[in-house]
Amino acid sequence: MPNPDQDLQAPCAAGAFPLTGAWLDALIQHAPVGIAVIDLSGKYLSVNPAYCELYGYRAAEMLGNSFLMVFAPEQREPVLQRHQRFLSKGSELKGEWDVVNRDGKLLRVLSESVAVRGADGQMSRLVYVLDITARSRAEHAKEESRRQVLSVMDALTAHICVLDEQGVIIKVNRAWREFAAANGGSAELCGEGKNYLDFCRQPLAFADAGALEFADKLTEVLAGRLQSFQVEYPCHSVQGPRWFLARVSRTQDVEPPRIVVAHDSVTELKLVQEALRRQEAELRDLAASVPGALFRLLVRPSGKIEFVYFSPGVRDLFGLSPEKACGDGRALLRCMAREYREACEASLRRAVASGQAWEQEVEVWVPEAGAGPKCLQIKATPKLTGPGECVLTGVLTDVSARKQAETALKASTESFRIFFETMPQGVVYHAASGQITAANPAACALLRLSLDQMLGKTPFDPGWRAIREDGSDFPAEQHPAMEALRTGQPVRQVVMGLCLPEGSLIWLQVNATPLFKQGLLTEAYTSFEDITELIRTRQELHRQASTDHLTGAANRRHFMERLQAEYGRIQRRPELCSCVVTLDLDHFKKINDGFGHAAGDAVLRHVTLLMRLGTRPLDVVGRLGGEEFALLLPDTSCEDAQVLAERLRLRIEQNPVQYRQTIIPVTVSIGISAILSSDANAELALSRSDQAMYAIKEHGRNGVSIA
Ligand SMILES: Nc1nc2c(ncn2[C@@H]2O[C@H](COP(=O)(O)OP(=O)(O)OP(=O)(O)O)[C@@H](O)[C@H]2O)c(=O)[nH]1
Repeated sequence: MPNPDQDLQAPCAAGAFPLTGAWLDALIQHAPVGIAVIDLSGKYLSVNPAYCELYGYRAAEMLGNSFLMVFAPEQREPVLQRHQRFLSKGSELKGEWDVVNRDGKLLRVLSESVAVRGADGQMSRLVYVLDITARSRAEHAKEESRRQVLSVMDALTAHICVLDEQGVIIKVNRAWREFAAANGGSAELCGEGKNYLDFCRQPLAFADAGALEFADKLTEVLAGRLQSFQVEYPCHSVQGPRWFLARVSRTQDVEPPRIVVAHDSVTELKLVQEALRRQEAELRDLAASVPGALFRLLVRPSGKIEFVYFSPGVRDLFGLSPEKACGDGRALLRCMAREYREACEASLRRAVASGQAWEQEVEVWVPEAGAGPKCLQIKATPKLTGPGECVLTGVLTDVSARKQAETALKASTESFRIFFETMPQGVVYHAASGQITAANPAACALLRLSLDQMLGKTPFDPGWRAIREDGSDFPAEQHPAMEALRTGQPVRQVVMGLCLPEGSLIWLQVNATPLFKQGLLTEAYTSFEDITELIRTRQELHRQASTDHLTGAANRRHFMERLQAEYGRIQRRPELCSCVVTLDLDHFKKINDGFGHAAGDAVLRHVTLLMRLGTRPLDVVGRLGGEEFALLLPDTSCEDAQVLAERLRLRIEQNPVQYRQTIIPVTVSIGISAILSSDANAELALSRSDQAMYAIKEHGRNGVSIA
C-alpha cells in the first residue's frame, strides 16, 4: 500500500500541466482508463465513461457527489483526509485501493493522481483509475496457493525440497530443515540456495553408493529426460536403523519447471516388513519342521472349497508340489476312496457350521508317493472371515504307522484276550500293592474262587494259607508275586501248597513276572498250574523211599538225612540243643524164636506206634535196622529227652503186644545223646547214644542212659 504521508510530502506539480477545458474533456472522454476530476471537497467535477462503467454508475449519479461513494464507509474519512492533504500540499497520489461499485461488489483499483489547477484557480485532483480486480485476485490466489503449498509442505513429515532446473534448492519444508539440522549440519550444504545435485555427489551425502546413482537419475530429471524416479536407501543413525524412500518428480505444465524431491522415512514400514519377513521365514521353517503338511483352505459362501496354502510337506503325502496341491484340489480328492471323500466333506461342513475343530482320518492312495495306502489325520481350526466365508488352518499328518500299530495292537490284544481266557494255566495280575487286578477263568477254577472273590485280595489275605513242600508255612511276603514286585526279577517254578477255603490242599507251580511301564515297576503277573498229582506222586515216592515198609518209620537212609540236617542246623546255631535217641528191643530174638517171625513183625510195628504216639510230629521216628530204632528230637535238651525216653520205655513195658491170643511182653533199652556242634560229623551223636544204649544192655536192659 502507498504511504499517504510520503505521497503528500511530494512537491505539487500542478503548474506543470497547461490544461485547457476542451483538451481535458476530450482526454477524459476518450481515455481507456477511468478518469475523474475531484475538487477539494471531494465532489466529482468530471467523470469519463470508463470511470462510470468501472463503478457502475451513470455520470449524472456521480457528478456533484462525493467520490467517497466508491469507498466503504469505514474508509471514507481517511481517504478524504488524504485527498485534501494531497491537494493542499500537492504531490502524486498513487497506489492500489479497495473500492466498492454500485452493486456493492468489492473492486481492486490502481490509481494515480495529479493535482490540477482549474480555470477558477482552485486545485482539483485528476485521478486515473484502472480496474485490477482480476489481476489482484489472481495474484492473491497465487500467493494464497503458494502459502498453502508451503504450509502443506511444512505440515508433511516427508523431507521436501523444490529445485530449479539447475538443481538449486528454491524451497525446503520444515521437515527438511529439521532433518538437515539434526544430521551433521548439512543445512549449510543442502539449504535453500544450495545446489542439491552437488550435495548428492559428495561422498556420504545421505546414503552410500546409492547416492551417486541417485545423483545420476536426478541429473536426468533436471535435464527433462526423466519425469520421475524413486529409490529406497538406508541411512542408519546411532539411534538405530533408518530407511528412506526418495521420490523425485519434475513438475508438469509449470514454467519454469520445478523438480520436487521428497525423502520419506520408511523405517517403520521397513521394520514391519522386516518383522513380517522374519515371521514368514520362521513360519516356513516351522512348516518345514512340522511332520506332515500345514494347509489353509477357504470355504466360499457358495460352498466352494479352495486350498490356498500347503507347506512343502504335502509333497511327501501326495507327491504334489504345494502349488499343484493348491491349484488342483481334485488331485487330492482323487487319492481318496469315495466313502472317505464323502465323510471328509461332511465333517468339514459340520466344522464350518459349528465353528468346532475339523478332525478326520482318511485313507489315501497315492501311487506317486510310494506304495500302499496311507492313513492321514486332518486337524484344522475354522475361522469365519466374512458372511458365509470360512478359512480353516490346520495340519495333515501321516498316521499310517500309528494306525498300523493300533491295528496290530488291537489284534494282539484280542489274541491275548483269547489266550488269557482259554489258557489252561491260571494267570493272576497283581498291582504294585499286591492286590489282584485280574484273573483268568483257569485261575478261578484252580483256586475254586469266583473272580469277584479274588479281585482286590492280596497274598497277605488270611484266607490264603500257603505251605511249602515240607509242610512249613509259606510267608505271604515270599509269595512269588510279592517277590517279583519287590525285586523286579522274575521268580520261577516255585512249588506252593494252597489250603483252599473248602479245606482241600492243592499244589501249584508258580511263576511270577514283573511288568514295567516306562521303566517303572507297576505290576506283576503270576502264572500257575496245578501240580497236586505230581506232588502227591512225588511225596509218595519220597515216602516210599524214605520209609521202612514194615513199620512205616523213617528208614535208616532218611533218618540219617534228617540227622544230618539237624546237625547242620546246630552247627549254624550252637545255642540250640537237639538230641538223638537209640532204642533197641530186648531179647527180640527170643520173641521171634518163641512166637514166630510174624509175631516179631507185629512187635516191631507195635513199638513203632508207641514211639509215634509218644513223640511230637516234628520228631523223627526211624528204624535203623532189625529191632533197632532211633528218635531225632529237635530243640530238646538231654533232660527232656530223658523224660520222654523214660515215659516211652515205661509205656512199652506196660503195653505188651497182643498177637492173636498171645500176650507178648516187650522191653527196650534206650541211649540218649545231644547233637553237639563241636562234633566232627552227625554220626558221632548216634554213636554216643548207641554206646549209652549198649551200656543199658550190659546192665540188665529195660532202662535209659544218657551218653
Ligand atoms: N521178626 C523179625 N525179626 C527180625 C527182623 N529183623 C531182625 N530180626 C531178628 O531180630 C533178632 C535180633 O537178635 P539179636 O541181635 O541177638 O538181639 P536180641 O535177641 O534182641 O538180644 P539183645 O539185643 O541183646 O537183647 C534176630 O533174631 C533177627 O533175625 C524183622 O524184620 N522181623
